[in-house]
Amino acid sequence: MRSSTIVHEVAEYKKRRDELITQDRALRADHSREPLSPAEALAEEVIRKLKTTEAATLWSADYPSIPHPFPGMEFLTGRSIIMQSKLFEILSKMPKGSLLHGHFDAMGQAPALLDLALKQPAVHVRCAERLTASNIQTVPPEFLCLPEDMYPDLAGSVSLTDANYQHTWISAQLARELFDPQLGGPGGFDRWVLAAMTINPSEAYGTHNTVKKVMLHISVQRFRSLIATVGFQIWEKFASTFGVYERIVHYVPIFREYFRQFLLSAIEDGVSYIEIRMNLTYKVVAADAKTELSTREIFLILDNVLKELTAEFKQQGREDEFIGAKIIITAFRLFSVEIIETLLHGCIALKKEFPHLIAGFDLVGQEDVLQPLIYYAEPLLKFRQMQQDAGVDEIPFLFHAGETFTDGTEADMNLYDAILLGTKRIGHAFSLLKHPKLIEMCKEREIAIEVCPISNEVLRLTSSMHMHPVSAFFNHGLRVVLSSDDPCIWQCVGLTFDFYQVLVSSELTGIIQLGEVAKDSIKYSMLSPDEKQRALVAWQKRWDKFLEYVAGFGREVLSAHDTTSFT
Ligand SMILES: O=c1[nH]cnc2c1ncn2[C@@H]1O[C@H](CO)[C@@H](O)[C@H]1O
Repeated sequence: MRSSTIVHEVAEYKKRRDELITQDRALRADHSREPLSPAEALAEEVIRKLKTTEAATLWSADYPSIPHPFPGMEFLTGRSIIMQSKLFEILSKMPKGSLLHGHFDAMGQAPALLDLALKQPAVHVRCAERLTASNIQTVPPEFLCLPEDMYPDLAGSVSLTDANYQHTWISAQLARELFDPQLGGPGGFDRWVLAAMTINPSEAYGTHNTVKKVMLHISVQRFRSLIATVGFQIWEKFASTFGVYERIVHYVPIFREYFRQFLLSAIEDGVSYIEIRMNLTYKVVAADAKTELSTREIFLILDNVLKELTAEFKQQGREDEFIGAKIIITAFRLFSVEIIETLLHGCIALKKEFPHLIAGFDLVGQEDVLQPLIYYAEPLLKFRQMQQDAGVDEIPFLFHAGETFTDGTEADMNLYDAILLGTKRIGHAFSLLKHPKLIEMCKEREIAIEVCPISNEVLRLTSSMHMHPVSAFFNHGLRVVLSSDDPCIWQCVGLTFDFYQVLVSSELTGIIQLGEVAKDSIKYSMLSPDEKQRALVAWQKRWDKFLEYVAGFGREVLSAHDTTSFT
């Protein structure tokens, strides 16, 4: 028989244990908010139940091509399982708030972009040598929009797969038609191009599965010079996809439609506001494939597409679904200090003309090998004064920083500079968890972290979502928004996949935490206070509807005894 003393002691112990757990979780957004409404509590329960059920069914089944599946596994391998998930289907209906971290050229969907390209007679293609079964995996397509007077003579066009082919341009439409049936015919052409636009699982998790192979043995300087010539690491493949996009997207008839399409696909996924990163050195050619647009002309197109879309949504009574989009001006981390200063002036000029469109300024490119923020300290420190002299409203910094799995390197140290330079949010901040003081500062200054879970995993900062710092960020009470970075390259649409990976790889995270993330994505956006208010009210309405939808589905989930019924 147990003595009453030990029974009492265990009860006391459990009480202290509960208190400790509560204290430890107190900083999480799903704990520090007001108490859950009955509808929220029900939705939380339903989603948790479904998550557990699917972990035991969908993720425990045998798949011939996926040896050891688990929730939160490598995205590119697990995608086909995710697509069968009921939880995923439910998440796709969730209002996500804002998409705050995406790069213009890689925000669409690769097949849709290829379709757009194939509709344009100006789009031409060539490759270094005749394509054969043995080289099709390694010889990439090169695209160019040619003006009409330079179209190659149709009769003389030689197929990319023809024995006589020699690095000559051929219209993309014709190249597709003439593609050797032995290599798959037109479908084979599509697969060849799509492979160059995207990263596949064997590249990410096999051939290119490394971030820093060379850096371990040679100096950073040598690595920087080598990086241009060696093609073994994941960023090499990643950067090569941008080479394909820029030749297709930067052509006005495609550019306009592409922009519209990716906005619509994000909206359809429940995103109501978008901040898009776009290089200031962006080059676009007009329909004649000759005339280069000025930056101002490019922004007029962006503005025009946004105005049209806003009017369409208004006309359809769907204003709540689309609040708008803004551009974060970016510059490449390889430019000289002088060029960055010139680009900062260019950014101010754009802010003057398109005050409603310009959200902020950032630097892009692989932090592990390119210039650190400190290298640009001088122009960046002058930027505030430059804005005041020009009489424009503040253009905040929204820096990428700490997109690295290292510590103490320039990439990691970018976090100190981003914060000291007054960044309003940090892109990625993957290495932030290593810096207690910086975590504290981000909390005090309400610097939100733009976490891009799938991007970080595909670019090999972590091998699965379980070792991604996002759960720790939540537990520290950091403000986190989730984003997709370059969804075209990992072939996802909108934010649902990123939300899913975060949800299923943490026991603590539920739908309420994701709801708080969505709300924070509006709160920490660069919308004006009025716009934010409107966006938050619209989000809340949609959230309430979403909770009803989950509840409707929930009766089925909660009453189910047979856990296999959700596969
Ligand atoms: O996650 C990222 N970190 C840093 N740079 C990036 C990331 N994704 C895309 N780009 C960079 O942005 C430019 C296109 O606007 C490309 O140069 C690409 O390398």
